[in-house]
Amino acid sequence: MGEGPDTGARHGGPAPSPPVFVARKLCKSYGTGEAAVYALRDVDLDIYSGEFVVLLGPSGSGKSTLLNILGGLDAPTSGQATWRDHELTGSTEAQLTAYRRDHVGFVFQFYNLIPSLTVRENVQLVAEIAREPMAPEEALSLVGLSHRLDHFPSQLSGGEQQRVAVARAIVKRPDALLCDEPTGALDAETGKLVLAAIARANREVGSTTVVITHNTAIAGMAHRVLRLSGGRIVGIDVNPRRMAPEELSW
Ligand SMILES: Nc1ncnc2c1ncn2[C@@H]1O[C@H](COP(=O)(O)OP(=O)(O)OP(=O)(O)O)[C@@H](O)[C@H]1O
Repeated sequence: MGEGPDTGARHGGPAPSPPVFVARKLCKSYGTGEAAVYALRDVDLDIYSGEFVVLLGPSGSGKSTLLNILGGLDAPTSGQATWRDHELTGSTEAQLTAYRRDHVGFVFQFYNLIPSLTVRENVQLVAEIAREPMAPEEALSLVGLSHRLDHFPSQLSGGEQQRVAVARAIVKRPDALLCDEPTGALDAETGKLVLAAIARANREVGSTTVVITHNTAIAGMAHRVLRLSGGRIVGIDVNPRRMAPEELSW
C-alpha cells in the first residue's frame, strides 16, 4: 500500500476507484411512537478501499450502530448498506456470518481474549477458520509483540492485550478492520501504541479501516473524519496531512 487511497474525487481530481462501503438513507430506530429512539437518521456514506476513516462524535450519536451495520453485526430499520457487491441489508444471518468471517476484523474496547490460551493460541484460533491467513507470528510481529508469544493474557498490560486483539483481527488479512473505541480503556501513551498497530495494519495489510472515537485528537490520524451527531453525519473533514500516532496528544 502507498499513502492511502486515491482521494482525487473528493478534491476535484481524477475519479477514484468505486467505494467499498456504501450506505444510503440508513435509519435505525428502537421502539415506536413517542418512546422511539433514533440511533441513525438518513445516513449516506461512501468509504474507499484502503482508507483510514475516523467516526467522531459524542456518546449516543450513533457511531457504534453505524459500525455494527457495516460489520454485519446489526441491521438497519430502513435504508441500504453494501460491501462491494454484498448487499448487507436483506442478507440472511448465515450470509452475514460468512461476510464477517471472510471480510471483517473487529477490535472492541474490551479485548475479550481467552485467558487459558497463550497470545499465539488466541491469534491462531482465528487463523484456523480464515481463508488466507498470515502466520499468527507475523500478525503479532506487526503489532510489536513477537517477544510475548507464549505468555498468557493475564501476564500482559491492557495495551499489550489490546495489541493481541488487533493481531487477532488482522491475522485473516481482513478487507475491513472495524474498531470501536479501541483505546477507550487505555492511557494516552498505551493508546498510541495500539493506534500505531492499527495504522500499520491499514498500511501493510491494506485493510480499509474505520475507527470509532470521541477523542478529537485521534481524528488527526485519519484520511477522512466523519463527524456524527444525533444519528446524522454532520460533517466530513479530509486531513491535508495525516499525523502519526506518536504526534497526537491528549
Ligand atoms: N438496543 C437499544 N435499545 C434502545 N436504544 C438503543 C439501543 N442501542 C442503541 N440505542 C440508542 O441509540 C443511540 C445511538 O447509540 P450508539 O451506541 O450507536 O451511540 P454511540 O455514538 O456509539 O455512543 P457511545 O460513544 O456512548 O458508545 C443512543 O441514544 C442509544 O441509547
